[in-house]
Amino acid sequence: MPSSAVNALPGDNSKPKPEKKGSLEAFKAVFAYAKPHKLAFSGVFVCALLGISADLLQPYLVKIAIDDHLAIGKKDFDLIGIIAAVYLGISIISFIFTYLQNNLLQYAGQSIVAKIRNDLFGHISKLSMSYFDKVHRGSLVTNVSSDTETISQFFTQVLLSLIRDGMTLVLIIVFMFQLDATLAWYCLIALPVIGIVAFLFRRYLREAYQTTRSRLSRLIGFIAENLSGMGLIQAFRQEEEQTRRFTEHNQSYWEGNMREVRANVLFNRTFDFLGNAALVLVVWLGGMAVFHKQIEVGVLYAFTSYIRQFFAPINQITMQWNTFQSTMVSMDRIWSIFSTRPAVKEPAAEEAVHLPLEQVQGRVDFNHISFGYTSSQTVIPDLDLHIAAGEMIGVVGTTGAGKSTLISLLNRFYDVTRGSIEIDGIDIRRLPQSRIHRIVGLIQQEPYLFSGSILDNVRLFQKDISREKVVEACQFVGAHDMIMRMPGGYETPLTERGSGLSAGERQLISFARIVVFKPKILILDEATANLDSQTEQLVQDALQSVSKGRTTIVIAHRLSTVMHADRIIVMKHGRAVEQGTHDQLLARHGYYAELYRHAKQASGQ
Ligand SMILES: Nc1ncnc2c1ncn2[C@@H]1O[C@H](COP(=O)(O)OP(=O)(O)OP(=O)(O)O)[C@@H](O)[C@H]1O
Repeated sequence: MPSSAVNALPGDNSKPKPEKKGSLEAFKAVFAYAKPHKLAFSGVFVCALLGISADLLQPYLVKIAIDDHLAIGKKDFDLIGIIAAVYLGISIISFIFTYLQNNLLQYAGQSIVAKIRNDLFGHISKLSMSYFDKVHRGSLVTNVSSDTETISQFFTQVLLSLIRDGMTLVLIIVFMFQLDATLAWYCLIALPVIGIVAFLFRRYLREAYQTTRSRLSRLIGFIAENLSGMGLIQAFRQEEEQTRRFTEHNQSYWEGNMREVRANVLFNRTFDFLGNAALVLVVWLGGMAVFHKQIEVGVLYAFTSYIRQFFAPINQITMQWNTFQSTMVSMDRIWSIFSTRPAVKEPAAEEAVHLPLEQVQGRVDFNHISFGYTSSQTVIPDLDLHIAAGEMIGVVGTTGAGKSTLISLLNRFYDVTRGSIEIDGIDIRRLPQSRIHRIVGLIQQEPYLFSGSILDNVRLFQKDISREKVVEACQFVGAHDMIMRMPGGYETPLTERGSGLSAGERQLISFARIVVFKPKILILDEATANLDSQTEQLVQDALQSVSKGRTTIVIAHRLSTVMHADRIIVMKHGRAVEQGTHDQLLARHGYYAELYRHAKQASGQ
């Protein structure tokens, strides 16, 4: 199969989908995650109400101290002392409830997002290969990591702001009207101005935010691609070119970030300015009113405090509106993943066949199948191939002949477009996928090893498989001595993708897996292609042992690997053009004989 292009940029699934209905559905779906935390959110609401009330009572207390005592020269030291003590008391109350409110909200928000992240990862790992062909992995990394983080901001910032700042605003207005209705009305004149400013900035900020997100997504994708293809990049001396391209992405992300920061700063400062302008208005109008003895000086003090506090929540709410918009973008993207159903579907309950593993014989029939990865390109036009239980089949053919595709179809990574594939006469579409993967064991050119111990890599983290069984399997494939030479033996931790081992050693470990899990059908897709001839011999010996009693399909470019197969299938343009034993095929002087001659010439024999 072609490996993904090292240099490709992430696909555009990072782009926002402004579809209204989808957004609403996404919102509802994400909100459903909040339901189990109703109690926590109610707690947040109560704490916020108490905290804010305590905050807003403070200027009112000072007003009482000024107007009822200081301004009229009343020397009641005890009462002033009491007011000071109450002030301190409500500061402590405000501190406690704000602390509780923040912790509760963070707890609920982080729990929701952890659950979404878990579900998302679980969902992605169940999607079919055709999905991964279309969607760029870098973008998926962004979806699982930073989009979920943005959703977390919704619960911990947006919701908090709506509750806390919304309530603050309402209470401030109530307090202001309580103090002086005329002055309060003058302050409210500021509201339409704020609305217009917020509206003008909003669109610009949203666009700036989306651009930055898309660029970040591309940057992450580029890094992910480069890391997975680092060997190739170095082998082809592409480091400088890749660094240049990275710099371009990085620069573009930096520019996007700067634009966003500039817009944010301008927006915040404009709000500060508006706040100060309103303060000037209050001082001027309120000062006049004090001179004309229409209001008391303490009221003016309280008003100047409230007007300062009045702008902060409005600013917060409008700022959170932008976060809310970006959350919607993230929700849309995550929802579009959640709403993607696997192209390869599990059989319906009434159609499913539960074939017990011990009853599997291993017969495989490809009944006139056809398949294409896209509707416009047919990779396998019509293939009719029947493999007897226990038979060893070699599949050869030039690059792009469709050999790996055949294997992907047998594993049901994709569904055939016509015909059927059967195992022991049962259409694989009627077998649960987990069952197919227990029946069919796949060993690829580059075996996938997980970060974990050798023991866990062989038994695939199934703790019910005993260590003895693993050791036995490793002895069987000839990997035991190699493992025992390692510092930690079977407990030696493997780094990601098993990079601490040689290609042959990695392959032997994947062979041991086969012995442990005993799949009835064994597929080797270029399993020995990366090995030197000595290691290949070792692996071939292991293969001889492992393939006994199993249907084995070996795909190889090197004809020597399949020469001893019971039958060799020669593929060309998705068709089986010849089949027979090595000797029979040579005797035909056809395509296989030609491939054999080329191979011999190439190896100089
Ligand atoms: N995931 C995919 N999406 C689209 N086209 C694909 C995909 N995988 C393979 N193809 C195309 O299908 C055709 C058959 O590919 P396949 O990998 O099966 O060939 P192959 O015989 O295994 O080749 P090789 O020996 O080089 O591995 C090729 O034209 C290839 O480009």
